[in-house]
Amino acid sequence: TTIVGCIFEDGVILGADTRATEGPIVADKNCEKIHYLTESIRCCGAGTAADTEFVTNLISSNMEMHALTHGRKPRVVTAMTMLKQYLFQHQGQVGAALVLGGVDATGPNLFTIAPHGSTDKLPYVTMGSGSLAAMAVFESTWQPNMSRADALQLVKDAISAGIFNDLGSGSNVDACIITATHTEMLRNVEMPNERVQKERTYVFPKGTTAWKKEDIKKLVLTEEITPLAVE
Ligand SMILES: C#CCCCC(=O)N[C@@H](Cc1ccccc1)C(=O)N[C@@H](CC(C)C)B(O)O
Repeated sequence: TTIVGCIFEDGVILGADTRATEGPIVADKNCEKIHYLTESIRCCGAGTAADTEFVTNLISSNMEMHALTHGRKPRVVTAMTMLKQYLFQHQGQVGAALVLGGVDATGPNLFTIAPHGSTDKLPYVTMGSGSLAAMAVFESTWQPNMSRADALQLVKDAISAGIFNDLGSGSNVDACIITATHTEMLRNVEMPNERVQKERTYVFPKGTTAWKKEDIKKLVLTEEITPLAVE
């Protein structure tokens, strides 16, 4: 997985690739890694798919209850605290590496949360097996107060770096733009790996492979059929 987040002039942009793997096998070529926590708070997940899905669902539910209980709009730092305490409690056994971002009353917020429960608050972050490829792009290009267009292109480039250089990442780019007034989920904002028409039609005429011999076993039922044991 390659997942990223960065702060720009109007808020936060999150990005993710769409590959799920099981060892050398691509289990899902277009899975969703940007999860809903609240309308203005989203969370990218890397690591064990089941754990990222479950832990984000759980905290999303708890955030809704918390906001209703306190009669306040949700804060990113609240979700961060809920996530880190849950993950620390489970001593790293819940394999969820998260990029948490959103806009709340305090402004734009961006955090990483590691499976063991450590957190970092930063203006731009990357996580997952493709995080080094993505961070190389961020370190070379990110600036404070980037425009929406420039920040979105940077996120696309950072995720693409993971897609094309990390075998644990691949397929498409998803992005999510969060501002004070609006959250825009851009599913498959870039599809750089679409399957194209093959150059050849792989139809071979009969006889291409020589037919050496035929040996069909006839199934012969023996006369005495053993009676079923009847108690
Ligand atoms: C079935 C199936 C697909 C889910 C298996 C599954 O969790 N794959 C993991 C890798 C992994 C982890 C731990 C045990 C085995 C396999 C995976 O692809 N993680 C990506 C993110 C998730 C959200 C898709 B990424 O971090 O590479």
